[in-house]
Amino acid sequence: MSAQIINGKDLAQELRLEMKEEVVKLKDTGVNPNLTVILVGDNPASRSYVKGKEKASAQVGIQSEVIELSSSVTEEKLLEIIHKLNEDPSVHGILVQLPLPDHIHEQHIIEAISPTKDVDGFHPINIGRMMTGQDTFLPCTPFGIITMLKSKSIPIAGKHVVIIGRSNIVGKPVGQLLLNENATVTHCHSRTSNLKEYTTKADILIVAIGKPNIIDKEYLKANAVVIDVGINRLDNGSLTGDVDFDSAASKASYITPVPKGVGPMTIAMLLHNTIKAAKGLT
Ligand SMILES: NC(=O)C1=CN([C@@H]2O[C@H](COP(=O)(O)OP(=O)(O)OC[C@H]3O[C@@H](n4cnc5c(N)ncnc54)[C@H](OP(=O)(O)O)[C@@H]3O)[C@@H](O)[C@H]2O)C=CC1
Ligand SMILES: Nc1nc(=O)c2c([nH]1)NC[C@@H]1CN(c3ccc(C(=O)N[C@@H](CCC(=O)O)C(=O)O)cc3)C=[N+]21
Repeated sequence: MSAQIINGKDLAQELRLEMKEEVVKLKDTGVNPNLTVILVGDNPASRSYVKGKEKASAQVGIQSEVIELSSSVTEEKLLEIIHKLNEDPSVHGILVQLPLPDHIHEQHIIEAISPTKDVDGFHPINIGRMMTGQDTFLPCTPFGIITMLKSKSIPIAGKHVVIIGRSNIVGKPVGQLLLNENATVTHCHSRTSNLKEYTTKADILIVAIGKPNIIDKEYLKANAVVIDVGINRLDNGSLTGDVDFDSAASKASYITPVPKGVGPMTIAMLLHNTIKAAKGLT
């Protein structure tokens, strides 16, 4: 194995210690940062992420509330709850855990959250601000990825970044943020023909597909930086990424593991955005 591992768990821990001090100062000014998470239904993966968010919030002194709703809740009722939270001055950040049940329109829900409390950075106003390079809440996973690259002083400007995935929460925004950092960006997806033709030209390869271990060293240029966003739970209960770690690590210069990679950074960036919201900076 030749690659250096970028440990997101350790970096997230460092960031939480810094944020903890910031929260102490905020509390001295009478502001108690609050993150309210809405969890609809009882998807075990969602429940586990929400637990992770609660634990991390507690570590930095952010108050977190979880509103649990049955999977049969109506869209109307969910919108009503969001409107109340928008009006509540003690709530700084609102996160509705995705995915939602099929009878609820995800986009209606995302657009109902006040852009000033949208700590996921999913509201179209905040996406527009990100696209035009304005200060805003950056989507947590892309923001976490950029922070990991910067933590190792990995150059971005002028590099060719290839992203596999074009979802609204990961693939598209991470491409936009890297473009803002002056990378040359290529997006691949399920309709891309001859994927390897693109990935083997990548200086930085970001994989956000959701299929276990499908990207191995055959997809890489020598010494590429590999960021594995995938979170896949195997039948034996263990977690694995979209990248075959051992194979890719033998050829890459840097690689992120799963677990302990991008996941913990996503949560750290959520806390960062909550503090920003509590300061009233957007
Ligand atoms: N670490 C973290 O913090 C987070 C991790 N995740 C994880 O990241 C992964 C991706 O999540 P998300 O973006 O929401 O997923 P989506 O399912 O929304 O998107 C997956 C993307 O991968 C593309 N794709 C699927 N199969 C292939 C293939 N064989 N070859 C090339 N492209 C393919 C799809 O293409 P098309 O558009 O054509 O369908 C789509 O653009 C999941 O494992 C998820 O659990 C997600 C969020 C945060
Ligand atoms: N509105 C919304 N915002 C999100 O940010 C959001 C979402 N919905 N829906 C689901 C995805 C997924 N996601 C993860 C966050 C942390 C880990 C994480 O911390 N993972 C740990 C492992 C945790 C475990 O062991 O289960 C790790 O990779 O080391 C993973 C995945 C946020 N998402």
